[in-house]
Amino acid sequence: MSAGGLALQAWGLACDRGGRRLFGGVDFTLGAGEALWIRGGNGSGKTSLMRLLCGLATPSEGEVRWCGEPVRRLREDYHRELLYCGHAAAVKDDLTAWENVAMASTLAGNACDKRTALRALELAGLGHAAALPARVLSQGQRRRVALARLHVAPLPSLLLLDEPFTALDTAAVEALSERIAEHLRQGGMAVYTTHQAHALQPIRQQVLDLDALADVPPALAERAAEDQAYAHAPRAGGLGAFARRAAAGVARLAASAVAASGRVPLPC
Ligand SMILES: Nc1ncnc2c1ncn2[C@@H]1O[C@H](COP(=O)(O)OP(=O)(O)OP(=O)(O)O)[C@@H](O)[C@H]1O
Repeated sequence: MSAGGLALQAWGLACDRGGRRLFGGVDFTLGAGEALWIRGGNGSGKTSLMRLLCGLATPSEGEVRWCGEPVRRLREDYHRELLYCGHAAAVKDDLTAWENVAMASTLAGNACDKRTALRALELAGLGHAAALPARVLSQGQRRRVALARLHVAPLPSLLLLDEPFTALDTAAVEALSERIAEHLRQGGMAVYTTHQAHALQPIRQQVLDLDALADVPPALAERAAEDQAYAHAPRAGGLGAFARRAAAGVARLAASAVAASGRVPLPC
């Protein structure tokens, strides 16, 4: 695909949070009809990467481009091209399910009346609860309310879905997968995160594993493992300071090996 075609591109993206590098060197080009599955464990940076891709946060290094243009320059023009459904379902407790759908879609620039919102909720499997205030809905039902926006036409080209399958039952997962696949068949694009073993089938899909891109400075990796060793070394029963230091020394060697491999288990 040419640089000027319909494409979402990441160039050498890096993200630092809380004084440490979550990931670096994220490169991809997503074209029309393609999906990108961002996976990784808790805290690996999936939501942080989604916020970079939305243009809601600025990368420490690199750039996000839409149709060849940096998104920081496109701003609202880019936002009109995407639908972002965040990790925490942004559902207002005091509004009914249908009011939530209508408001979220309209605020995102896709005007939505009551009739359209009711239809969208029906397609999301929540027609029976359309008039209930969101505060009485279950987590899975709230998630369905948030995702009902996917049934309000016209959808923008790019879907950015953070943990869309969380709290959904099997039928809802299948329905959502089909909705995304339909969007891709029509030439749209989708980026979604999940740490669960789930993949959309059958579609053209790239996979980005953030666990494999974790970028931790070796010195930090050593310190973390050494601190852990001190914390877990026996403090009674005949083992004194010498034994604790010996245990930490073993941990330091292990940490060096981990740091050399570029991976370190981070505390949750
Ligand atoms: N504003 C911030 N300041 C400091 N640390 C942050 C900030 N935002 C995120 N983090 C840290 O960055 C790491 C990655 O967070 P993020 O939410 O992107 O991970 P995730 O992969 O989406 O996690 P999960 O699967 O648990 O939702 C976490 O350790 C988190 O505490």
